Amino acid sequence: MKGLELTLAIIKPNATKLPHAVQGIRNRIISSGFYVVRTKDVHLSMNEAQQFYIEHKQKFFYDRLTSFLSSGNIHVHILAGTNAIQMWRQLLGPTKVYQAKVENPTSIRALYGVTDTRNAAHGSDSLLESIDSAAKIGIVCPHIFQATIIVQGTYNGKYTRVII
Ligand SMILES: Nc1ncnc2c1ncn2[C@@H]1O[C@H](COP(=O)(O)OP(=O)(O)OP(=O)(O)O)[C@@H](O)[C@H]1O
Repeated sequence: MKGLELTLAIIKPNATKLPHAVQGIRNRIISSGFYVVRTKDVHLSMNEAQQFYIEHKQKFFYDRLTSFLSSGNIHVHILAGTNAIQMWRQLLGPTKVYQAKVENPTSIRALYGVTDTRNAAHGSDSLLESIDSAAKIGIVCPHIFQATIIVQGTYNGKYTRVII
């Protein structure tokens, strides 16, 4: 069996303000078979948001993006699953909301995104990026994230998988 992978999924401020969006995104996480390893609600400062998206520092939308990310609560989830990084990004849909609506109308960004910046949710594009981002947000220390253990097996006839 292929091992589980971890990713960082963040519901952004435009979506956390809307209970139906939060519920809809949570339902997609559960129905897609992800294990939710850890969850934290955070309100990032402007400085923390700038660090989070530091790779985009030179982009024209950097100020808009970091102001937005620090404008309200975000819900941060560490998800585990087979091909979790790719699976979650697939559920998100394209970065740009108009493109998401055309190419993947049932995706999270198509349903709950508002603009190219306020596009409802984030997904890491690599394990290293998710570890780095998780540490920046303070959801977990890097060494704990790397030491996550998956235990699986059958006990008393019942198949169980646990993430420690
Ligand atoms: N052209 C744009 N105009 C405004 N905001 C943008 C634009 N392109 C990207 N963004 C914002 O910057 C974020 C990071 O962009 P990136 O290119 O890394 O896309 P992504 O990997 O799909 O997004 P994320 O990192 O949030 O999962 C996007 O999620 C979006 O909020």
